[in-house]
Formats: sequence, C-alpha cells, structure tokens
Amino acid sequence: MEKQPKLLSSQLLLKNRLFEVTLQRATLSWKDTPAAGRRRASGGINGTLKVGSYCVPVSEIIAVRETEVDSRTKDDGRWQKMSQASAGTHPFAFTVSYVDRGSRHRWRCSDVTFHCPDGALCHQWVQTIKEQLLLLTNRPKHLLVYINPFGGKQQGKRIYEQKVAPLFSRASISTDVIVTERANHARDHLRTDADLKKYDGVVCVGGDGMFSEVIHGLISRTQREAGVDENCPEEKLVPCDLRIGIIPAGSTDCICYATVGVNDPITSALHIIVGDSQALDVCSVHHNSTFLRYSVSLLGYGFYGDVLTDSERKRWMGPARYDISGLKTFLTHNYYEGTVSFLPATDILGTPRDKTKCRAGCYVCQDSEWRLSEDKQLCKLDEDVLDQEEDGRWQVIRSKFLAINAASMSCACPRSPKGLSPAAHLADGTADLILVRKCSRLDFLRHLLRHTSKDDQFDLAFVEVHRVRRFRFTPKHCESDSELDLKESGKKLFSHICRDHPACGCATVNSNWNCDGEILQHAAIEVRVHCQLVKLFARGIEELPVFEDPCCPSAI
Ligand SMILES: Nc1ncnc2c1ncn2[C@@H]1O[C@H](COP(=O)(O)OP(=O)(O)OP(=O)(O)O)[C@@H](O)[C@H]1O
Ligand SMILES: CCCCCCCCCCCCC/C=C/[C@@H](O)[C@H](CO)NC(=O)CCCCC
Ligand SMILES: [Ca+2]
Repeated sequence: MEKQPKLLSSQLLLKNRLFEVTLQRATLSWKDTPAAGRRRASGGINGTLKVGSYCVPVSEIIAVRETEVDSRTKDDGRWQKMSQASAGTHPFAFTVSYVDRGSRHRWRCSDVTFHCPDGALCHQWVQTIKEQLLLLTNRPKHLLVYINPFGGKQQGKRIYEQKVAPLFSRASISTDVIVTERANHARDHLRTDADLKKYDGVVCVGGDGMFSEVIHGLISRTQREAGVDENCPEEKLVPCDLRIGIIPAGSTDCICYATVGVNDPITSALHIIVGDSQALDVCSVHHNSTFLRYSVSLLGYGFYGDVLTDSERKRWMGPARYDISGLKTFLTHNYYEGTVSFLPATDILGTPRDKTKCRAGCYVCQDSEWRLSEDKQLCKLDEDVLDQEEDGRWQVIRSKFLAINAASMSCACPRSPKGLSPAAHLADGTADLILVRKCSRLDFLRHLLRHTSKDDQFDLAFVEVHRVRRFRFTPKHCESDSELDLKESGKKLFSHICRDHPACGCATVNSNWNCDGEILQHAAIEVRVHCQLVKLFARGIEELPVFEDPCCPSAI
C-alpha cells in the first residue's frame, strides 16, 4: 500500500514526557518515544498516562487552540506541576479537545495539551489541525435552538446553558436560541417564520414532544414549499434538508435513546458538533383524507393510548406519571374491538423477529436507502402498476385487542432498553405492527415484562408482529363526525363514571391513539411509512466503543 505523507510530525512534551506526535491520514496520534522512559511520568490523559500510543481521528476533534504556558498547567480540571526544566525547554503549548468514549455509548470532551519548544512550531500545529477541521464540510456552523423550559423535570434551560452551550462555543458553532413560551411555539415558528436558509440544523432541548414539534414544523414547511398536499395520504412526501439535533431533557426521550444509545446531553451535543447524520423513517397519519400527525416512534392504540390519556392528567408528577398510569391501565385491562388491515413489506432484508439490531452503518437501512434512490427514477406509470400490485397484498385481521402498536424504530428507552420492537430499523421504510390480542392479565403481564428482559416478547400465542409499509385501523364502533362530537361532549359525563367504576364497560368502546406521546382525536386511522424523511445529528447506536476496535485503538 502506498505510504501517505505525514502532514506534521514532531517530538512534543505531554505531561513532562516526550511523545512522537503525528498528523497523518486524517488522524492525530501520539506515542511514547524511547527517551520518554527515562523521564518521570506524572499524570496524563484522564489523570493516568499509560505508556503506549493514542490516536484520534480528525473527524472527532472538537477544537484546537494555543494555550498559555505557566510553570503550572491545568489539565482535566486539575492543576498539574510542570517541571521548571520542561517549562524552560518547551514554553509554548496547544490543546486539542476531542471525543472520548466512555461506557454505554456515553461521549465526553477530553483535552490533551502538547508543549512545544518554539512558538512557530506550536502555531504550525494549531493552523494545520484547524485546516484539517475546515475540510470537514458536514459540521454545522450555525444552529437554531429551541428549549422547552417545562419538559421532563423542567431542567431544559439549565442543561443547555451549563452542558451544551459551552461545547458549542468551544467548537465555534454560533446559535440563535429560542426558549419556547407555549406548546407548539417551535412548530409554528419553523413552519412559517424561521429563516431556515441561515442555519445548518435545528436543535431541540426537551423530550419526544419537542422533537415532534420540530419535525411537524420542518416537514410541513418542506411540503408547502415543494407544493405537496399533506392531506393526501397517497402523496410521496419530500425529505427535509436540515438535520435535527436532540438534547434530551424530557420524560421518555425515546428518540434520542434509540438513535444514540444513551440519554445524555453532552453525548448528544458532541454528535451534533462532529456533524453526524442519521436518517429516520416518518409515519404519516390520516383520518379519511385529513392529515392528523406524523410519528417516528410509537403509534399505540389500547394499552399505550390509555396510559397516555391517563398520564396527561398527571403532568404535574413529571416522568413518574407514566408509572402510575401504566399500573392503573394494566389493572383496568381494557380491550378494544376493530379491524386492522396492513400492507406487509416484502422487498426488504430484515424481519421483526430476526434478532438483528439496527446499529450505526446498518446494512438493512443502507439497502433501503439504495432502493429509495432507485425508486426516485421510476416514472408515474410504474407507480400506478405498483399501486395495483399492492392492492392484492393487503391482509386483514378482525379481533379484540389489548394493544395495537406500530413501532417505526425500536422505541428503546431507559424503561425498556431493547424497546417495543428490538429488531426494528431506524431508516428501512417500514414499521413493526404488533398486535396483542385479548388475553388474561397474567399473560399480558408476561408480555410486558419481556420488554425488560432478554426473553422474546413476541413468542406468545396472543401476540403477532408484522413488518409493514402501510396499515389502517377501523374500530368496531366507528365514529362519524357527529359521533365524534357526541364522544367529545359525552367524555366529561362518562369519564367520571368510568374512573369511579372501571368495570362498568362504558370506557371500553374505543381507545385513543398515542402518537409519539400525543393523543389523536380519531380512532379510525390510515398510516403510511415514509422512508428516511428526516435526518438527525446522530449515527445510530455504535456497536463497539472505538477503544475495543482493533482497527483504531485509542490506547494500545
Ligand atoms: N413553553 C411551553 N409551555 C408549555 N408547553 C410546552 C412549551 N414548549 C413546549 N411545550 C410542550 O410540552 C410538551 C412536552 O414536552 P417535552 O416533550 O419536551 O417533554 P416530556 O413530555 O416531559 O417528555 P417526553 O415527550 O420525552 O415524554 C410537548 O408536547 C410540547 O409541545
Ligand atoms: C409491569 C411492568 C411493565 C414494564 C413494561 C415496560 C414497557 C415499556 C415500553 C416503553 C415503550 C415506550 C415507547 C415510547 C413512546 C414515546 O413515543 C412516548 C412519548 O415520549 N412515550 C410514551 O407514550 C410513554 C409511554 C410509557 C409507557 C410505560
Ligand atoms: Ca423503520
């Protein structure tokens, strides 16, 4: 293999030890020189500098800056004594901030300071690394940030100011920050007012509800500008250009957890800074020919719809509301009758029970991306032929259900680290439709508990799962518009009776759909998955931390 020329290579001091520091093949590496053994080791990266070599890809460098040298240098928040001799021989220094991988998908920003014998060399290092960083065109420079001050434990503003803003400023990212003043503030601003040309991405600080606001604003805006009618369920939607970053500060934070692997504001900020990109499927939900909402995680009728309906009355409890409402809904044990029709996804690589996991660089999602680009080249005539073929493949199930869940991603979250559908994919253009038929409380509990263990939650006689591109649900007691009005006005009257007498049966007629944590107004819906409609500043869950990757060990 042809040897790549070194961009820079120097012997520099790090924690009073001499290292061979090299910038080559888009990687910064430093390794102990033989002479270093003769020097006394004093601390190091993260406090303990092991003998060996280290490397950081330039793509994971956050920033580089010249550092003032004192006979004492501050590293990792602690003052380190630098020997007078080192300060004398290496009086110039520069600091590289880079992504350091912790356990369980957590990222941190670490600093390493190299001391140089002369100012020109120090300046050359800083300039060369800066030039390399400028070549990374996927990194955002200007972001629009929305903070929900009331999401989760109401810590959004503090989390952003203390943990995220300092990292953005270190990475020279400028921001326009809007603290929302009401629900749907972010959605409406994005839909009509925001000057989106100014930005390289949109960041939401909050939970799944805030993320939902952002995608609703961006998708609507994109369709309006492209002349696409959102009310038509048959329309192919146009993908959004701007990437979205999620700083988790909500109650469930399922979208962040399922795309990054952890709910941690610093990790998410670093994924934004390095300019990661992860496409996401989006379901459109219609009632007759009226657009209702978009969903990226869970569309749940029955159990999850009822949990949400009950928990909305307990918002003041914060995240604990889901546990109380979950228990109450489980004990109530309502079932709902209706018809589910669905179009199975036949031309894809995965199945909902194949035990594969969607991970960074997922080949199933890449295959769907390839098909998507092929599809774009299909002419209208071909689409009509495909539609006719589709008509023959719809399947229909009429039954009594405890839950109907459509998961367009795994829906992994701290409550259920493997999620509602562990093998679902973020960007394959499908959703996993999980049908839980009427069964005993004990059996339903077995199913629920399996969301938190290694056991297969689908390996039960009353549960089935299908990977689908589209589905419809019609409740047995299908509402017309006038019936819906009646239902709305009758709700207050009945809800009192039902809460006091859960066994009376009057609440069991229809449930509500939980659409990513929002309640839908209609039970009869029609859903279509749009492959890779939005993009996140994420890369999917990483399989192995890099230090376990034999190709690029941070420390050998
Ligand atoms: N300033 C505001 N005042 C009141 N509600 C707001 C405001 N800004 C946003 N919201 C709404 O608050 C709701 C909940 O927000 P968010 O998703 O951030 O937190 P959460 O519900 O605690 O978390 P999760 O959605 O992960 O369960 C969202 O539906 C959003 O529309
Ligand atoms: C008796 C033991 C039972 C244990 C069962 C644990 C099962 C947990 C599965 C959790 C699935 C979460 C799916 C995510 C849904 C989000 O779009 C939505 C908005 O944030 N959250 C909820 O609706 C909140 C839903 C919260 C449900 C509890
Ligand atoms: Ca999917």
